[in-house]
Amino acid sequence: MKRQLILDDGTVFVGEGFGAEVDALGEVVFNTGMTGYQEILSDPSYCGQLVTLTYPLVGNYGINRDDFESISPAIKAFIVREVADFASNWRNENTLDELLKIKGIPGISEIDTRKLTRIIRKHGAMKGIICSTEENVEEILHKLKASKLPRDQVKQVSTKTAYPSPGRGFRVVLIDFGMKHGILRELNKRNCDVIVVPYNTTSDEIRRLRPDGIMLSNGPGDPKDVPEAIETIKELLGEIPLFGICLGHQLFALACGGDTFKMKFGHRGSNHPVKDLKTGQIALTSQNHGYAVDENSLTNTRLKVTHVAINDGTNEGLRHLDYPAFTVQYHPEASPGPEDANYLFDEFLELMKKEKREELQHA
Ligand SMILES: NC(=O)CC[C@H](N)C(=O)O
Repeated sequence: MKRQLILDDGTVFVGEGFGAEVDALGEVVFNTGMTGYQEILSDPSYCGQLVTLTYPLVGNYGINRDDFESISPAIKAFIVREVADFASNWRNENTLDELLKIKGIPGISEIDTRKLTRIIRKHGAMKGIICSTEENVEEILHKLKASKLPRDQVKQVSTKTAYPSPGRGFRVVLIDFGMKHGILRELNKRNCDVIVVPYNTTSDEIRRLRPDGIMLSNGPGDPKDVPEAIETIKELLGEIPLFGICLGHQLFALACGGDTFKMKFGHRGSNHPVKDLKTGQIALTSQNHGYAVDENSLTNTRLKVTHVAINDGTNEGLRHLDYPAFTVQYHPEASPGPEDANYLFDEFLELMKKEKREELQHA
């Protein structure tokens, strides 16, 4: 069945539909990873987005039980060059097409994804729509131009109620802004006693859980759309050790008086080089973000820049100069991508240990 992708600038791509046969409207973004389509499509940070993959063959190792980053993918659509109809891997349980059908997500293949990516790189991430070729392009374009992208994505993907993921180690309250399971996996691996809470949990509710540390998760959309979380971070800062990832990093910067901005086309892929300014070491990192912390806004804050992106010099990490708190823009939990930055979870544990020791000494 023929389907078309229409971009805000009027470009039309005609391709073959797969997955669910429904229309999709959202922001079109590209990911440059060569593998990891299952993790990408189930990463809640892509909520509402139409994601294109620059790697040409997608679906060749199928979909397995273990690699989901959320139970219900929030991605709006998948745009690919070629979708493999035969999946070959011992872990394979469904084809990509089957999964998208089950989850009600449309896909479009036979698209020149390199051309599409070049358009986005040149003009920036833009709105797009996937619909039947029977639809009138002018009418669809009119509808697309008049449409507004949602601003409540965090509310859509965050858990509605708190739940535990028990362990016998440090008690970590994980604020779920659209958490990837990889973060929970890394904390569980370190025996943390995790309580996952909704994005709008108040600081008093969090205090009542008596955490040793707070983890701010990744999540979709503009960090400025979640003012209640910025307030909560402000209120807890300095009281409880804190570690933040991606959206968590951006919210932390805003809570500390910094600012964020929307990037032209963002960073989405599995091999983004990041420099650790303390050690000079470069880590290859997994990334998925369209906003970034504005380093110029940090002058009058108590934040220190710890990491920068090698490709474009944007901010990738922060540490508070007075309080036990640090955050990164990239994904140390990988999923998908390299695990170079995984040690940051150990640093979070060290931070909680140090704070606990100091607390006992002063008791
Ligand atoms: N992965 C994330 O947490 C993304 C953060 C934010 N939504 C952005 O696009 O920049």
